[in-house]
Formats: sequence, structure tokens, C-alpha cells
Amino acid sequence: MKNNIIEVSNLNKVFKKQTKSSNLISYLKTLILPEYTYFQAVKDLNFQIPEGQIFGFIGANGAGKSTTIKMLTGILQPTSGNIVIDGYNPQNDRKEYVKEIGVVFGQRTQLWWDLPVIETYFVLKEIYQIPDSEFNDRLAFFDDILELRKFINNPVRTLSLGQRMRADIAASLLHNPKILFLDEPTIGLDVSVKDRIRQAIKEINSQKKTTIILTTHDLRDVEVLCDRIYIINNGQEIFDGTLEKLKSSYGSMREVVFSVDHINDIEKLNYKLKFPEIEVYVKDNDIHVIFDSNKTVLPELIKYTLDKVVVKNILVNETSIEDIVKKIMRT
Ligand SMILES: Nc1ncnc2c1ncn2[C@@H]1O[C@H](COP(=O)(O)OP(=O)(O)OP(=O)(O)O)[C@@H](O)[C@H]1O
Repeated sequence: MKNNIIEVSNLNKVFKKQTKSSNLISYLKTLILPEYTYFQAVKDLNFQIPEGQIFGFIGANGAGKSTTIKMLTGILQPTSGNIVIDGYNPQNDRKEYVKEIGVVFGQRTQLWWDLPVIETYFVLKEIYQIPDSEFNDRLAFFDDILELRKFINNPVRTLSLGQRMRADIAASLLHNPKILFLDEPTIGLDVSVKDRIRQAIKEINSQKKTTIILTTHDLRDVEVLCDRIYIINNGQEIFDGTLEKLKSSYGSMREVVFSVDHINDIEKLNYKLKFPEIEVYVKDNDIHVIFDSNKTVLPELIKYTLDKVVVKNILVNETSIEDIVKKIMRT
């Protein structure tokens, strides 16, 4: 049995916002007596993460993932609850704690924009006081799995998004942290680059035994990487388990999109009579049908639709995290 490196108990975050006044009189009033609204973004989260686990932390937009990650990394103070990570309290022991973690935000870079990548690495070497031999060994390891060589001497601003992500991952791990927070590491990348990044993450986890907290909207990241999936919605836990458990419960969800000329045709479809379990919504000139492939037969659904309306195009999509979250909430 592995030790838990992360322990979160009864974690809550309530944001307090000053109410905006709509006119001058109420504005003057609020100068004397400010009014506040409260919003609870994280509600009583409890989980433990064993050393070396890849923990998929997922949820729809606004579910509370970033707020939780900010509390785990020590950026935000929880309203209540406890976080202990490798024996540290992220907020109170910040100086020591940052040596234990690496953080990568897919949408932002921690590298200096105008500097060649290697120069940022040298700065990090000084900040974390990494001895020469360790620095060289780690750089060789990351070069091996992330192929940094091709662009390590180029300014960050000239890198492609995939190269920048590879450079960022190496930067976050140069000080050999025990825990890596990865926020959307494959966002905006094409399929082959995504695969490469995923393989590198796997390799780092298996060779360095790094515990990884991965936030993503991409179900494929979850499928390829995560030992465990933790889903939140409206700040609350709604699923905690393995991919197998998630798949056997919800993985048979599919989406088919019918593009039509006349969106009013949808009335002719009367889907609910024939396929009572499906979920339908309309966006622009597209009819989106979300269904469980164990219960609804796709060819039947397509034939039924084609018999009733004129369809210009048919697209079958993989299930998104959003679809799974919706489905879990209904069950
Ligand atoms: N500083 C803040 N003040 C007030 N409300 C906030 C603040 N930060 C976040 N929120 C609210 O808390 C909720 C959770 O936001 P959060 O950014 O944690 O979601 P998320 O799961 O990371 O979403 P996304 O996938 O879109 O990044 C949202 O409703 C958001 O508007």
C-alpha cells in the first residue's frame, strides 16, 4: 500500500464579491455600507492521492477545478478545510512547499518570452540551486523524452505551441518535484503532438514516480493517462473511481450531429416517441443527439432521421467530459 502524498479534507471555498451598484444613490450608499454576495465554488471536497498516482481532476467549465488547484498549490486560501501535501500546508509552508511541486498551465507559459529556452532553465537552476551534475542529468532525461534539442536555443516566442508545452513541462520538473500539477497540457495541440506529450507524461510518471494531478477537458488524456478519475460539478464530488468504472457506467455515450437546411424540421422528428432515452439539443443549423450506444442503435437513429428530414451532413463525435458529467448528474 502506497503512502498518501496528498490529503484533502472538508475543503471549501467561498468567494465574496462586492455588489455593484446600478445607480448613483445606491453607489453612494455602498461607500458607507458595502454589500456583498457570496459564491461557494468548492463544496466539502475530500480525497487522498497516493504517491505516484496520475489523478485526473475533471469537470465542466466553472465546476471549481481551477479554484481547487489554486488552493492545492498554495495560491488561494481555503475558506475552511485541510490540505496536507507531503507533510506541508501549501499556504503556511509556502517557501518549502514550492520545492515539492511543479506547475504547468497549458494556456500560459512560465518561460521568458524573449529568452532562449535554455536560459530560462539556467535561471531555474539558480533559483532552485540545482547542482551541475543533477541539472545536466535531468536535462539529458527531458531531452530524451521531450526532444528539446531542436529548439532549446530558440527564443520562446518563436516556438510552436507543442514545442512550448514540451519546454514548459521540462521547466516545471527541473528541480525534481514530487508532485506535478498539469492544467490542460494538450489544449490546442494537433493529434500527433497530443500523443507525444501524453507519452512523455507517462514516461515521467513511470521513471521519476512523480505524482500527477491532471486537469483536462480531453477525455483521451484521461483514457491514456489517468489511474483514477475524480469528477466535480458545482464544486462537489460527483465521481471518484477508475477509468474502467467510469467507462462501464458512462463510456458508451455518443453524440451524433445532423446538419439540416431547415432547423424547424426538428418538429417532424419527434425523437422522444421512438428513442425515449436520448438527449437532443439544437445549435445553429445542427441537431445534436446524445445517446447511450448500449441502448440506442446508431444506424437506426440515422435511418429514422434521414426518413423524416433532409440532412446535409452527419457527424459522430466522441463523448465529451461535459456529456459524461451531464449523464452522471441525471443518474
Ligand atoms: N475570484 C473569484 N471571485 C468570484 N467567483 C469566482 C472567482 N474565481 C472563480 N469564481 C467562480 O467559481 C466557479 C468555479 O470557477 P473555476 O475557475 O474554479 O472553474 P473551472 O472548473 O476551473 O472552470 P474552467 O474549466 O472553465 O477553467 C465559477 O462559477 C467562477 O465564476
